[in-house]
Amino acid sequence: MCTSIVYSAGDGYFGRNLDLEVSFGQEVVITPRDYAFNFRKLPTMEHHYAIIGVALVKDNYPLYFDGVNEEGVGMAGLNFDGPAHFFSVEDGKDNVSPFEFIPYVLGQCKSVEEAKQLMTNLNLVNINFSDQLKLSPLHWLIADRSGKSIVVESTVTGLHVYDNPVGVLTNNPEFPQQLTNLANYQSVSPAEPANTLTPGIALNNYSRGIGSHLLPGGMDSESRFVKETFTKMHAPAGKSERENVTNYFHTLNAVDQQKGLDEVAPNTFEYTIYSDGVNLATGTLYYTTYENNQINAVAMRNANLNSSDLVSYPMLNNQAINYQN
Ligand SMILES: C[C@H](CCC(=O)NCC(=O)O)[C@H]1CC[C@H]2[C@@H]3[C@H](O)C[C@@H]4C[C@H](O)CC[C@]4(C)[C@H]3CC[C@]12C
Repeated sequence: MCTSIVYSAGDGYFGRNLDLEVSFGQEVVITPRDYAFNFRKLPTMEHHYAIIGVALVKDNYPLYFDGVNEEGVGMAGLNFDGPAHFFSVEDGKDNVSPFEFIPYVLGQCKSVEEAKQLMTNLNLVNINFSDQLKLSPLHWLIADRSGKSIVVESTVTGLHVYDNPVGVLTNNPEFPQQLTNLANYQSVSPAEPANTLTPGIALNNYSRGIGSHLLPGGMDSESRFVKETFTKMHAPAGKSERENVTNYFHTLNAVDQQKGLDEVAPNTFEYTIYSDGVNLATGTLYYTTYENNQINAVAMRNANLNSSDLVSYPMLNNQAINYQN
């Protein structure tokens, strides 16, 4: 499972937890402005906005899991197994395969509003990247610097673009159901609750944090959606980049998956392989991995963005411990 957020403190941050049982060999990848994006059913995009994100590079093509462009638009693909449905190529439509969707949007949109416009004639088509890398059943979170975000889901009933008032996405069920489910938790609060259970009879508030007693804590996508929404909505805005990045990772850590807790096949466990967050104004990507809690950073603007060559940085996976004596 996965969780993706837009966090509106300071410059704004966008990223995700990638939760899975296998690693694909992904890296931090910068796609400069003159790398030619070839599309299967649309003309080549010779020039576009530069992108930084996490991707698997295959045959010199960046298969982005998530990314942010130099205009501060972010987009992440998350598992949507079951409801996801992709269509056959249709004449007169903008036929884009799911693996092309992140470059298609981030390559040319400056805002969520522009992304919405771009999608009015979109048909997400069932074309595999290759025989080895087949279609993935995904849905997407797209957000911009204003904090505005949308969710894109392609199901048997067609393409759906939903406004996302909470700026969080996990996995199933379909997004409108995830939002509806929040109503069940609206009394969850950082504050001590008012006792409406036993009017006139005082209850012993035996612990701090009783206002969040009903918050779900499971690994499932419905629980993570509620928990992350609560955590993010109450996360403080810091005064510095360091403070905001720290808060950002604490927010995502609230729903990270430790090894051993989510068994997806006998003795095989899904876990949070990496967490990342990109500053939407500077394009600096911060990340941690399961093995390495140290926050590492790659700055998009330190690369030559007027180039046609992809730049990749392997994720640093060795736990960096500060020994103090
Ligand atoms: C499976 C994960 C989503 C995480 C998740 O929700 N996982 C577990 C679960 O719930 O089952 C998705 C997110 C991005 C996806 C990748 C990207 O879309 C890029 C690429 C696209 C190709 O069509 C298939 C391989 C490949 C490399 C995809 C493999 C599956 C990935 C890695």
